[in-house]
Amino acid sequence: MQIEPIARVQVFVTCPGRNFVTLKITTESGVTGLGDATLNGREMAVVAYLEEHVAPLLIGRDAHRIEDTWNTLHRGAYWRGGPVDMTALAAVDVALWDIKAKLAGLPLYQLLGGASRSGVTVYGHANGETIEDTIAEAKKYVAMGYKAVRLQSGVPGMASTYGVSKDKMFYEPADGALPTENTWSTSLYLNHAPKLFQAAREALGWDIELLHDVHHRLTPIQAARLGKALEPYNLFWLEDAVPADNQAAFRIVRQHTTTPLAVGEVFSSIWSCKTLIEEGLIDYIRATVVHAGGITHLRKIAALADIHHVKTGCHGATDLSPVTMAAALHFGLSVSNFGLQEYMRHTPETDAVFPHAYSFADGMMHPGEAPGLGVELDEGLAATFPYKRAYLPVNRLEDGTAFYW
Ligand SMILES: O=C(O)[C@@H](O)[C@@H](O)[C@H](O)[C@H](O)CO
Ligand SMILES: [Mg+2]
Repeated sequence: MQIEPIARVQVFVTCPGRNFVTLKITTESGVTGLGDATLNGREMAVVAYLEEHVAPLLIGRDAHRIEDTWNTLHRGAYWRGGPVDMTALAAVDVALWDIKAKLAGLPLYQLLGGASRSGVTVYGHANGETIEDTIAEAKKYVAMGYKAVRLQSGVPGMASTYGVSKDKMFYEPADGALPTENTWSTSLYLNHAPKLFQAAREALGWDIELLHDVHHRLTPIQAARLGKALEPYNLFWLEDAVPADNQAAFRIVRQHTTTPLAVGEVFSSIWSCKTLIEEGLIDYIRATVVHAGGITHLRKIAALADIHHVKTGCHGATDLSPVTMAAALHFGLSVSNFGLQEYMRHTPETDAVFPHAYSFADGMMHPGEAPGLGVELDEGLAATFPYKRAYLPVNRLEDGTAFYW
């Protein structure tokens, strides 16, 4: 039996416009693998976890034994699960898949069963201060060939709205050395959101798929009302309508609306979505490689989802590095129940630090044919962008109550 012992485990933190944590595993024969370990706003917790508690357990292990390494790290921790643990585990898992595919001389998707489709359909983000601005941004995506666009617009009377930023193309919410404070009004938002989609359908027509992200801001009955109000505009999905810590909350939303529901970018394991999937309470599961235990665990979530008619819809914001983007594309190209992949373009600085084989054309992405993930880390360039502490915003209701961001 061929053995590929792990010789070295390194963690790199770089900030080419935003922070990324990258794990690099090197085997005794010199093969390297990369894994993304970025947890937006809590990056250094994962760095410490990897360096102090995971790396010592990897040295000398056979890099080929991905499933066994996953189970050993997960079950062996005793305190298992949660975003820090599962992000660290994901980084190890993806780096090992990268190594295995490089050793096989194949792009990773070939080891995951081969291509199930010609490409991975993606959606972009159109955001604007007003409905008109948002529609103008959406038209730019249509012109670039996108088949699906997420629309977020500022709400009159509210100083800021989730998803709306000055930099339209490279949206970056983690913008403060201390958290920025936003104010939220559910009633202003609920009155405004349907107007956005009515105007969007009039201006963009019906051939483009439209999506919307509520970012965990509604109660179940409010989400039900919004889902019903949006039904005439035929959304591809309504995302994160309510905080999903209580999976049963989705029963109320589901009973009231046929607007398709997506959830799960903050989920770290199958246990966060087991009820949602088994009861058919959602249509798309947004768990993704980096925060849900890597390719090994995400495949198990996707397999459960498949038998319940739930499709994948992996998170792909800019705080997920090009290493995750590549992993998501290999996964999306091969998985049987692929739905849609989010793609927020990285800045040119980020693309330069992480040269990659994946590409975009005609609204679809492809991971490329390079062996492994097809992403490298330019360590020299990465070192020129030192870590900068950055927090996601926090949210308060108009009366000052601390709320979900
Ligand atoms: O759907 C999305 O992409 C968002 O919800 C993210 O932009 C999210 O706010 C960030 O990933 C938080 O780190
Ligand atoms: Mg989201």
